[in-house]
Amino acid sequence: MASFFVGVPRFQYVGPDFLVYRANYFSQNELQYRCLILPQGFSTQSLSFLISGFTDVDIYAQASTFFADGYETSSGAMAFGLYCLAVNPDVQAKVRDEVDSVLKKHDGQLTFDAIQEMTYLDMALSEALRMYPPAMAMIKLCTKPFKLPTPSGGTYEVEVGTPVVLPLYAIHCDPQHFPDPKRYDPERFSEGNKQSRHRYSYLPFGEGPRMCLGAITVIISR
Ligand code: HEM
Repeated sequence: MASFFVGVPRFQYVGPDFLVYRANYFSQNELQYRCLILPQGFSTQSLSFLISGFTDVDIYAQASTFFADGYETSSGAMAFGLYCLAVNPDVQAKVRDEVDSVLKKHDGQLTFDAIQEMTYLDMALSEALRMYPPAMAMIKLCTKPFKLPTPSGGTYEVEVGTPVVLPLYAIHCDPQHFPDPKRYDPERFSEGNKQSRHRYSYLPFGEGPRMCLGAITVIISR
């Protein structure tokens, strides 16, 4: 991954300068640095332990992937979420009523607990992520031999080293899982409907050990 980002001209240009700038900045403002990235109680010693073994390239590859993975996806999700509400005024009114009544109960404070209670908002945005998943597909590399069941009842042997594309958008639009898939319908994400579907029929954040690291942040902030 690091070599990939080094190969991207823009990051190659910005990356090293950025690291030098941050390194100088942090040595003068160590306290601020620790507050930004480390939980309370971490010492400078544990900081050097954390970063030992990583090269500059490793660090800026991680920083740039956070930027690339977190920025465009979130802005796309927000844009399409708002679009869905704009063209479905009935859903928009229901979302607004829910937000108003939950905020009233929480003295107008948009806290974590208040957001947890906005279940219809969650359904409305989940449906927008179904119809317009910012990551349209994921590409994985097969690391163990696998027999993939085929629709005709046979199996297809996937060999180690084979790139495998998981077409998220196509899965989200499969009428077998989501009847009338082009229709925007937040009710698809009621607790009952969610439970009755295949676990992997809805994957806007991927699944498994490489699942989106920002998923929880996104769910809270929406
Ligand atoms: C609506 C917003 C977002 C969507 C739809 C989204 C979607 C995804 C998807 C589909 C993947 C691939 C998962 C896989 O391969 O199994 C992914 C990976 C990732 N996402 Fe997000 N993402 C979003 C926001 C964010 C944010 C805000 C951050 C950072 C704060 C972030 C950080 C990452 C990282 C670091 C990975 C790579 C994880 C790994 O390879 O181990 N994402 N995201």
